[in-house]
Amino acid sequence: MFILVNLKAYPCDPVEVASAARDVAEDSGVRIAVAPQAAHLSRVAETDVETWAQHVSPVEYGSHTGSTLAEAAAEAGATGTLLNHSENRLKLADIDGSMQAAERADLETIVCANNPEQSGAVAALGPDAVAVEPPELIGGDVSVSSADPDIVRDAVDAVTAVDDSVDLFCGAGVSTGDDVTAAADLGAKGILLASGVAKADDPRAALEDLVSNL
Ligand SMILES: O=C[C@H](O)COP(=O)(O)O
Repeated sequence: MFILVNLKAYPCDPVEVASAARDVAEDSGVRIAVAPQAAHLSRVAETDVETWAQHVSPVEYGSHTGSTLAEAAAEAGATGTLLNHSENRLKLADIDGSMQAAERADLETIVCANNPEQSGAVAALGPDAVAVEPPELIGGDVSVSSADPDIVRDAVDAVTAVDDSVDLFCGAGVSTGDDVTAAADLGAKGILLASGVAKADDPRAALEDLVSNL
C-alpha cells in the first residue's frame, strides 16, 4: 500500500508530520508520502520524506501569475502531484493540461474522482493512479472502506476496465490500520488521507497505527 498524507491547509507543523512519516516509512517499509502546501514543499523535502504537491497548474513557463508551475514544484523537491482534488476541482481539459505539465516535470500523478464513473473517465488520461473519494465522507469520522465499500469495488472495476496499469486509491475518513486493511481488501492499492494525521494530537502515533496491519 501507498499512503499519501495530504496536509491541505491544516494548521499543523509540516516538518513535524514529514519527519514522523519518514521515520514510520523507514521502520515499516510502507511507502508513505506527504503533500504539504506549495510554500512548504522545500522544507518537507529536506526531511527526506517522499514529497508530493497538492496540485500543479496546466501551464508552462510564462505569464501565469498565481499558478503552481510543475517544474517549480519538482525543483522544490516534489516527485508527484495530486490533481483534481475534490476541494480543487478542474475541468477535464485542465486535468489533461496539468497531467502534461506533471509529465514534463517528471512528477507522478494521482487524479482524484468523486465516484466510479469519474474514476473510469480520468483513468483514460493515463495517470499513475486514481483516488476515489466520496465528498460527503471527506474530513469525517467514518472511513469510505466501511461507509461505502461498493464505491471502492466499483471504482477498481471502472479503472481496470479502462487501463489495468492504473492503480485505484481511496480516501475519505481513513484514520486507522483497520480502515487501511479494509481498503486493501476491497482492491485499493493506496490511501489518500488528511485529517486522521494532520489533525491528530500525535501524528506519529496516527501514522504508526495506519501501517500497523501491513
Ligand atoms: O486528501 C485527502 C482526502 O480528501 C481525505 O481527507 P480526510 O482523510 O480528512 O477525510
